[in-house]
Amino acid sequence: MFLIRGGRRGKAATAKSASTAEISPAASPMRVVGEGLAHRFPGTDVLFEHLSFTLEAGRTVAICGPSGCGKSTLLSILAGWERPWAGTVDRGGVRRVGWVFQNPYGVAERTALDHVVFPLLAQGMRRADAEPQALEAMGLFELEYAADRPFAALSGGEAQRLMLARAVCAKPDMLLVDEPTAQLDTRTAHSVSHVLGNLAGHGMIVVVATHDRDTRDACQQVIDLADYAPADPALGDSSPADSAQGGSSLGDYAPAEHPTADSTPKGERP
Ligand SMILES: Nc1ncnc2c1ncn2[C@@H]1O[C@H](COP(=O)(O)OP(=O)(O)OP(=O)(O)O)[C@@H](O)[C@H]1O
Repeated sequence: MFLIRGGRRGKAATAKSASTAEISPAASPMRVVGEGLAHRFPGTDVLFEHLSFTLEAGRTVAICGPSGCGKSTLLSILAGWERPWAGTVDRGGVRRVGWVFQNPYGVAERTALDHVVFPLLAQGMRRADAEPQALEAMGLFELEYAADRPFAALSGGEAQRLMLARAVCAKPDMLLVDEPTAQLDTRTAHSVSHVLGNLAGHGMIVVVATHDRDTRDACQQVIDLADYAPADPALGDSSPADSAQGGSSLGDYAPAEHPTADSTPKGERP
């Protein structure tokens, strides 16, 4: 997969300098192909239907749509955690799937650096070799300054960026990210969106569920689940735009500000 090189402890890294870090690409191409996907949970309405797409290494993909339309559910289906109600997902060449959840979690008394270095140690690296890489990954998300802070002392936004840095160090083939900018201020959200948009360029498939227009715009491919909602018979036949391979609008459901993870009740559509 990729290797982030450089970066020294104590040296401030800007998002710009870190995002230009030298990274070596993956050896084999990967493709995730979804065909005719539809999903509903027992006793609930169909969330989306007739959804087909191809996700390729090197592209960051945004999954958009109103609250409750099934963005997180589609991430679960991509990960293989949830079986689709209809259709198939072929994860060709994808062995390792990473996931950054909406709500960050960590060990309260462990430092931020401990969290990011952990997946590198698990891969067999020595701490002395792993730390520079972990700090470089933290630099990608403008978090190097917090390396020595215990997890419990991090803000929600810092903890969320920490999870992103840790996921990068885990070197997954496919990285699934749920609402990465939900707890961030506008400037930091813009920076994180930019980094996520470029991350896939280093040999991963990156899939981001988001409400954020900036994040959507930073991605190379957009799947707008609003286009795959079941047709309302009262409105007649409306053919969905083929937005799974291109860009489409966030429409009226993009919030003006970055919402907190639980600002809109699950399942409630605006
Ligand atoms: N295990 C489950 N069983 C039953 N219903 C579920 C389950 N998981 C999710 N749902 C429902 O499915 C719908 C889609 O949920 P999901 O979390 O995928 O939406 P979302 O688009 O990610 O929403 P948000 O933008 O608010 O995070 C919601 O109505 C939710 O309550």
